Amino acid sequence: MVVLQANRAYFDLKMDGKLDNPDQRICEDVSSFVRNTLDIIILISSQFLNIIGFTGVLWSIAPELVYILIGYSVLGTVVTVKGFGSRLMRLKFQALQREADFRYSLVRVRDNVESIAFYGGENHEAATIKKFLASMVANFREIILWNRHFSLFNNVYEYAMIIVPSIVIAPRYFSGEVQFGVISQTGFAFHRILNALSIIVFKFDSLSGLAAQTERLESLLSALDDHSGDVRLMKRHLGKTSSAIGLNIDNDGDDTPLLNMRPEHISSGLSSHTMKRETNVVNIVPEAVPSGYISREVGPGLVLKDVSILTPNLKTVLFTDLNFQLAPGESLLVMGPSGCGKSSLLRAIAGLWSRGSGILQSPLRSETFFLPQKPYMPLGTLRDQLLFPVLSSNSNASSMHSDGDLYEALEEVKLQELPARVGGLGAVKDWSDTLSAGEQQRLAFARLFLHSPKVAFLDEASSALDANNETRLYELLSKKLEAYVSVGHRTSLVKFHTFVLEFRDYHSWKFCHRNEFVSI
Ligand SMILES: Nc1ncnc2c1ncn2[C@@H]1O[C@H](COP(=O)(O)OP(=O)(O)OP(=O)(O)O)[C@@H](O)[C@H]1O
Repeated sequence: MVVLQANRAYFDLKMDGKLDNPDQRICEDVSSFVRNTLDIIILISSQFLNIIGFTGVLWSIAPELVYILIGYSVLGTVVTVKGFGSRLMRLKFQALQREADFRYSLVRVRDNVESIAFYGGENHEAATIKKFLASMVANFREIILWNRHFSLFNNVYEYAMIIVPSIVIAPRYFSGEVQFGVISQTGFAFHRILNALSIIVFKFDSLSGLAAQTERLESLLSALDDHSGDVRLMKRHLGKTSSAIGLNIDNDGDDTPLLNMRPEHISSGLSSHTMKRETNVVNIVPEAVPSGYISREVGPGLVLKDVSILTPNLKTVLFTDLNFQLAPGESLLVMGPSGCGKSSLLRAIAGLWSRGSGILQSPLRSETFFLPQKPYMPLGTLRDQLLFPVLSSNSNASSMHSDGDLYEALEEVKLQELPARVGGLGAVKDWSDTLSAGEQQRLAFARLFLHSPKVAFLDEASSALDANNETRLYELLSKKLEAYVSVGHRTSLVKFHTFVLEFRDYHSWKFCHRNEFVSI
């Protein structure tokens, strides 16, 4: 849950791409870690009691056996740790990683069956899965091989000592010093203590598994720590910027804005950066990659002052010194060639991405709504799809939107027949598979109309729609919403927006009124 909620760590971990399979670490590694840790704690406690109980007995019969036991178990532990330790731990770590990769490759096929079938990519996918399987099996083979070596050592270690107590006690028995029963008593105590002192040798299999799980969980936690360190760094950076312009920082990193601005600061925050509402053509090649963060402010409109944005790998500047402002009631269409950074701009506005420089003023996150190109269809009912991200079980959801509202929203996007087709608003389906791409986009528009935010951000949200549907939805959008920013490629969208921001070649952009827009 922390991964999902804290400062959207799930998004950053995925964008970083440094941590493999966090899902497996959370689901399986955590449960095995807890189970194995409990087993080991119980075992250590019982062996500790054995040591206390039997050392006294053995010491009273033959103290030299206690010395032999200590020396022998130290030797066994050193050989186990040095000879087998790091290798078996690495193999077990790899086993967890490769098993997770293999499972993920199967899940990817399940999630993309249609695309794979259209491409006829079965052989390619089968070969990829086989590769993952082969690497998992190869690792298991190596584990078996090393386990065989270790079992051999383990047996030798255990049985080499079997007659030692008898050898030490036998002369005393034959000289009448001790009775026969003392021999078996000595042997019993000796082996109980040997088991207890050699816990690392005898339980090495579980311990090496536990070490591998611990290492995987530790790297997950340190990735989360790094992430929160980055967030703190960003806050500190934003703190400096904000105090310079008189802002009040209050960031819990979630649904609230990064900076909370007191109303009296809203207009003053950017007063030193007066914007000119005029056609802007900027073509700058940056001399150095900006290494800081974009400063964020809350305001009624959308204002960008000298904003530069980096790609997630921090290696490339997508654009520099982007300046424009939208007052409430104005809308913007962002156009430009693929890969120029249009979605990255929306990510920055949404607060999902902050690496770059400049100042970005936008409304409160709770007043905005984002529509990605591929709508997210959560698991659940048709009602859940419409209300997302509000939980339909939430009592506020039903008081805010009656079933009548939901039917009306569906009618607006021309999906009025959908409930009857799928079995009502309570029907549960795999919606990404059940609905066409265009239907999913229309459903996302219905979701947007139901939430009726002040500002909407649409990233090619109508790309799968025919021209008629797209026109209808944009007409509705312009009537229902105060402001919106769309990313799109079709010039037919220009008429629904007040301004156009057009990215051209590398680092070049143009901001103009729609009447001045000339497509190149
Ligand atoms: N995780 C990442 N690591 C490195 N580079 C990335 C990452 N994500 C995106 N990029 C790069 O950032 C650039 C901008 O991506 P973005 O998605 O903003 O482009 P776009 O203009 O929206 O493209 P399109 O019109 O094709 O959707 C692209 O060149 C892309 O390859």
